[in-house]
Amino acid sequence: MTNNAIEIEGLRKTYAGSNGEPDKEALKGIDLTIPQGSIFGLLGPNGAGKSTLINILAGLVVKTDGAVRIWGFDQDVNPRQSRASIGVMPQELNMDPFFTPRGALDVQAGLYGVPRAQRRTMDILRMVGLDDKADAYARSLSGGMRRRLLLGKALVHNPHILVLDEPTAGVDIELRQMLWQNVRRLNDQGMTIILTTHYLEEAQEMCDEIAIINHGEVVIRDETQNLIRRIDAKTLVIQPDGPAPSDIALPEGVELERRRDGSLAFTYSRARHAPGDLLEAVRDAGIRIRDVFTEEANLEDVFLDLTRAPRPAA
Ligand SMILES: Nc1ncnc2c1ncn2[C@@H]1O[C@H](COP(=O)(O)OP(=O)(O)OP(=O)(O)O)[C@@H](O)[C@H]1O
Repeated sequence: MTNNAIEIEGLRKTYAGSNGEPDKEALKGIDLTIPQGSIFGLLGPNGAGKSTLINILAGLVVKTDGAVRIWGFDQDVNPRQSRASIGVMPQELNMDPFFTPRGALDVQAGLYGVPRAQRRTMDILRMVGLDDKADAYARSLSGGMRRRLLLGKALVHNPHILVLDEPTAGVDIELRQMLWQNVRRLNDQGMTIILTTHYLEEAQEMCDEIAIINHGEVVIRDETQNLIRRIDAKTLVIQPDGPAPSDIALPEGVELERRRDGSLAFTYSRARHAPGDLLEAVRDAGIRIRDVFTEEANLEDVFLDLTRAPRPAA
């Protein structure tokens, strides 16, 4: 097998329209490979198709066309092995209220055919911080505890790949830290992690590589650092020693923002200008500099740049 945990080719999904609505093409021919051992981010605005993609990987949504190989197993040829290779922590919190965490993990292990002797129920509950709730009814668990249980359920069959769909949406800091600690630990042990998140800072911090999806297509896929480097704009912020003059002659294409704290933020293209040109313009305007620093682009800039474009004609 290759070094890819996931290989997706020409993946399409069209949902049939209901009540006279037209059909919805949620995925329009996705090609994507996800390397083994990575923490891979799947980003995109609402409705981009991320959940559809994840649900196809999880075997919950049937694709319209294309090929999906999970840990080398083609979903159509080896559905059992491909399902056994992946664990998914879904977004929704609905679960059977009459199961205890211990019971829920046992049932899940049974579904995946994990023999009793190989079940790690208490280890998993300990890992997600639910060992003291092992025998509490699910209906008495808080939202955060239910999320912990969903993570535990995704791990019962010790999958090679763990998929987390918006794991930290609306959770408190403690739970978020618990989640990321576990994700890093599992990744250190060799597990491939795929996650969607709306928190771009989080994606920037956690993910080695990122694919951005928009209108059912992959618009870009690269290492996180390369994505950020693609943004050519950079900002030089100057704190003047005293009030700044209203007129400052700037090189063409440089934008000036006067900030509330009195600082001047010059945004320029790294390809066209050097910071020295700006400092010269500032000096020529008679401004004395008290402090100066630069602001780099971040993932949010990349994301906005790539997803703000008007929808392409069908
Ligand atoms: N069961 C369904 N029937 C019809 N259309 C659907 C169905 N599920 C999703 N869609 C449509 O497919 C498109 C992609 O939806 P999807 O949920 O995959 O996006 P998403 O990127 O996960 O968005 P979000 O971040 O809001 O979860 C959307 O236009 C959505 O309305």
